[in-house]
Amino acid sequence: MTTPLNDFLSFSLEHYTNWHEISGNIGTSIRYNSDVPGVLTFMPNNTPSAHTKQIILSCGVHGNETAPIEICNALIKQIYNQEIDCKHKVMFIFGNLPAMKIAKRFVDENLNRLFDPNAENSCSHQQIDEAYSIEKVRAEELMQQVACFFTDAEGDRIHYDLHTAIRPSKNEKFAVYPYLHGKTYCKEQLQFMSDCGVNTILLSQSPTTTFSYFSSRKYGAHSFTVELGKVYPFGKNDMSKFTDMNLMLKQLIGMYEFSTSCFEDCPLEVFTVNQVINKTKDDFTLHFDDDLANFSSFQRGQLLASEQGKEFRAEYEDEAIVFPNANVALGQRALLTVVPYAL
Ligand SMILES: O=C(O)CCC(=O)N[C@@H](CCC(=O)O)C(=O)O
Ligand SMILES: [Zn+2]
Repeated sequence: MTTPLNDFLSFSLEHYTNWHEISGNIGTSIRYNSDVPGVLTFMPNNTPSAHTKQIILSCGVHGNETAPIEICNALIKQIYNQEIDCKHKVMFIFGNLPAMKIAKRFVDENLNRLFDPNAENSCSHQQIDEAYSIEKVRAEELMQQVACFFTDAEGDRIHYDLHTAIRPSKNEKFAVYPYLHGKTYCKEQLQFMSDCGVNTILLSQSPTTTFSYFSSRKYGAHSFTVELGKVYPFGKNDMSKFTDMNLMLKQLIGMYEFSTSCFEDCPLEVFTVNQVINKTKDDFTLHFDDDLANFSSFQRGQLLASEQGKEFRAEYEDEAIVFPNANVALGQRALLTVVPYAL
């Protein structure tokens, strides 16, 4: 058997139905461990302090969003081969392995709608009801893993949930900043995003059931859903588009401190969410082309979507659309609209 950490992705895809705990050491200073499929933790032997971070990098929460999965797989290999000296506690999560296997967004339901920050704290191996959907079982398992990971009192907690978008986008890379309930946005995090090449930020204005909102709300993590471009199959991503992202993630994992561009020099474009439009009827229709890019803007009053008894129109000049999808389950978000915002 090949060493699992040289290609943890292939290993996870092959063995997720019969997982056995994996653990070991890298040199004398880093311990690694994986007790559930596709979740791997690196723990340096240093004492947790204000300088050591607790970092979660998740990917593949949607099984067909492959670029972030390839990025994370490569980072794991580099840590394993001591090309990155892991200074912080880092957890990698390959979210939806069965969906990756069939190259689909999900198997039974959208995993990124199943994270509940108000659920009981669950850092224990509870029995998970097998009658649930594949994704409900996985969401429970991932919430338990996160609970077991974010235990140190000191040091920043960070969670970047890496995705790619279904549509092309006028602003290719962008991040959703989960609703902070009045807490202050973190400038250093925005500078980090910008240096990763993620120069568009959407400020969410309400609670959601996404993975990034979960870790932000429940554990006070600096969390983002990060969109790194458009969905392509495994092996078809232009990895040269992620050079900055890779470099910044390597620094994040491998250094105690590193510098970022100052805020004033970051070419950030910030939007705030204006409308969260949910599909509640089967006839929900979008009133624009299927391939219209994210961040395309509309004039005030223009019809964006409709369903029986309801019309959804742009409320502002240049209100832009993000994540339009008429094929979501009833009750789920089918469209966001955003408007520019000055931080
Ligand atoms: O391109 C799309 O329509 C979806 C891309 C995607 O999976 N986006 C995330 C965003 C999560 C968030 O709002 O924080 C999702 O829809 O789950
Ligand atoms: Zn996604």
